[in-house]
Amino acid sequence: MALQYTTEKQVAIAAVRRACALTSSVFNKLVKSETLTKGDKSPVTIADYSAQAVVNTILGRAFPVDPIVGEEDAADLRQEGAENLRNRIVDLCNEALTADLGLGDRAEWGLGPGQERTLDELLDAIDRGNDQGGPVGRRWTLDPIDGTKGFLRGGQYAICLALIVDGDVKLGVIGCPNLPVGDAESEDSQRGGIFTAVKGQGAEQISISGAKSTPVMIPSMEPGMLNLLESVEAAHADLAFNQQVSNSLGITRPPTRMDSQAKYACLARGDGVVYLRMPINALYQEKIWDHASGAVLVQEAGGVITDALGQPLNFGLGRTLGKNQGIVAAGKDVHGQVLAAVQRARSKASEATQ
Ligand SMILES: Nc1ncnc2c1ncn2[C@@H]1O[C@H](COP(=O)(O)O)[C@@H](O)[C@H]1OP(=O)(O)O
Ligand SMILES: [Mg+2]
Ligand SMILES: [Mg+2]
Ligand SMILES: [Mg+2]
Repeated sequence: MALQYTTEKQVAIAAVRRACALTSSVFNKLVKSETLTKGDKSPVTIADYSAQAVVNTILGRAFPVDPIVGEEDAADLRQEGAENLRNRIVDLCNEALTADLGLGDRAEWGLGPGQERTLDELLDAIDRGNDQGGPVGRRWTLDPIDGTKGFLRGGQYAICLALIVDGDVKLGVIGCPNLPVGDAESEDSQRGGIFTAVKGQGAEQISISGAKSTPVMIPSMEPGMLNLLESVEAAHADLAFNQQVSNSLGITRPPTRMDSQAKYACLARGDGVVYLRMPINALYQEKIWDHASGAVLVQEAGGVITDALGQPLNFGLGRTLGKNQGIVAAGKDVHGQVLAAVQRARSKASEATQ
């Protein structure tokens, strides 16, 4: 019988829910000096560090031997001069960890009043995200804020946690604090949702309070009705390439642009039908924490996810997807047509450069 991952799912949702509350509360008070620029020039904020510390602290308590592949590490925070950042992170983490128990929380996961952690414990929790990945065994992936640029501009971002066993994603949770509850394009003033999927058990959208859960499924759609979901950042994906694929498929609806794995959440509930991500730089290797939760969510919502060559994404190679080139995710009845259009556009592009 397939494993149910019931406790893993409960813990992951509890951790992501606390990280959602933490990051939302930081946004309103964030000041410029609380954002650093990493070696690859991407931004990281006290919210990214604190969310990773909170999620890893909870995972460390519930599953002490599970390795974690997390995006961030605490090296910059341990430097002299980072004292203000460290103090803010300790306050934010302890506020999140000691908040009253909510629906589905258990005190034995180290949550609730009186569960303060020290600075050293929190920095060590961030550094528990240093696993190098691989083909064998069980491990978590965490992107504490996916779409940090979206977070900084008050747009979409996501807290993404997944469980991978022997290279196969078994559980995915995506917290989207800023996503309209009903439909991405709506002016819905109610925002926030947690999307979750367990291999073989389907996908659901849970309200941020945890009170309501609704199954999600990608609807069937005629090719003319397709709608692309794509990045906001032109440096992250080749948007001109997407336009060519759109033209070749006869898509007339404008693309929906949003940051982060919130795109996978939208795809899963039918707010868009195709997620396309072609690299700008062929040398960029996608990170496993950027796609693991989204991949299982899309599959469990009745979709298919491959790279641009139609190959499955390989989550068992290490911290990256290795040689996988690009991402094509869509409902199962249109994925084949989209992949064919992607391949036509790729051939055209390579003919043009010869
Ligand atoms: N050069 C790049 N190419 C593709 N993705 C990138 C690149 N640089 C950063 N990213 C990551 O792309 C993701 C955002 O994708 P999107 O543009 O679809 O929202 C984030 O995970 C971001 O990291 P981060 O987690 O640091 O924000
Ligand atoms: Mg980042
Ligand atoms: Mg990311
Ligand atoms: Mg991130």
